[in-house]
Amino acid sequence: MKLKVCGMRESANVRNLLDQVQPDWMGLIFYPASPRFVDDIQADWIRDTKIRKVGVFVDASLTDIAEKIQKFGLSTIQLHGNESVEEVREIKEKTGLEVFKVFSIDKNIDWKHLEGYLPHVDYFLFDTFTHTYGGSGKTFNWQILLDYPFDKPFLLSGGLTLGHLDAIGDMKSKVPQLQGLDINSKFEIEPGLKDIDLVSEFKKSLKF
Ligand SMILES: O=C(O)c1ccccc1N[C@@H]1O[C@H](COP(=O)(O)O)[C@@H](O)[C@H]1O
Repeated sequence: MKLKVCGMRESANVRNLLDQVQPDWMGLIFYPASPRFVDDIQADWIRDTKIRKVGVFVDASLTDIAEKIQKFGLSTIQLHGNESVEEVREIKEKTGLEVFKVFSIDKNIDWKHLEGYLPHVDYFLFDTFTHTYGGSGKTFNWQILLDYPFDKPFLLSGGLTLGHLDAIGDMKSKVPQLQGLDINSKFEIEPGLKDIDLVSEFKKSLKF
């Protein structure tokens, strides 16, 4: 199971994450309204870190995305808004980077709506619906994923904690396309500052 740790932005905190955890991806949030928003001032030292860096965007323009790719040395683009198939296609084609398209789940999901995105994304990412787009700290009804109809791998997010690991393992045994977990607000001392010991415990507990 792969691991993404999202909402990083403090230099010492990132260093500790890399030394103690080494997740598959580290997420940087470029949505200005987020309490985890990463400023351009942080670009210099973040760019030099040797980890796959995911830029999290909410309905951003290709120009904005391209600028952040250059400044921060991003490997991956996470589209966490209402981006259309055409917008995702263009972002994938013009950047050539790994793309996660997020779908925020309220009560249900229409799988047909995802079909058009399939050729243009590397992973889907399922999160809990919130009017602030992400970082809600709440889970959604994962039973919906039991009907997941595609081969495309996906990441699970939305309020994940250590207490969910048994249920996640169970889900993985039924839906093998579940290939990654995205952890965020439940591992924080304050927004944008992770409790690295807790993140490390989560990573060590990932036995599947
Ligand atoms: O964390 C945020 O502030 C945020 C804001 C806007 C879009 C995405 C955001 N974070 C993403 O939210 C999910 C779930 O986070 P949580 O575990 O519920 O706190 C995760 O994918 C983050 O990348």
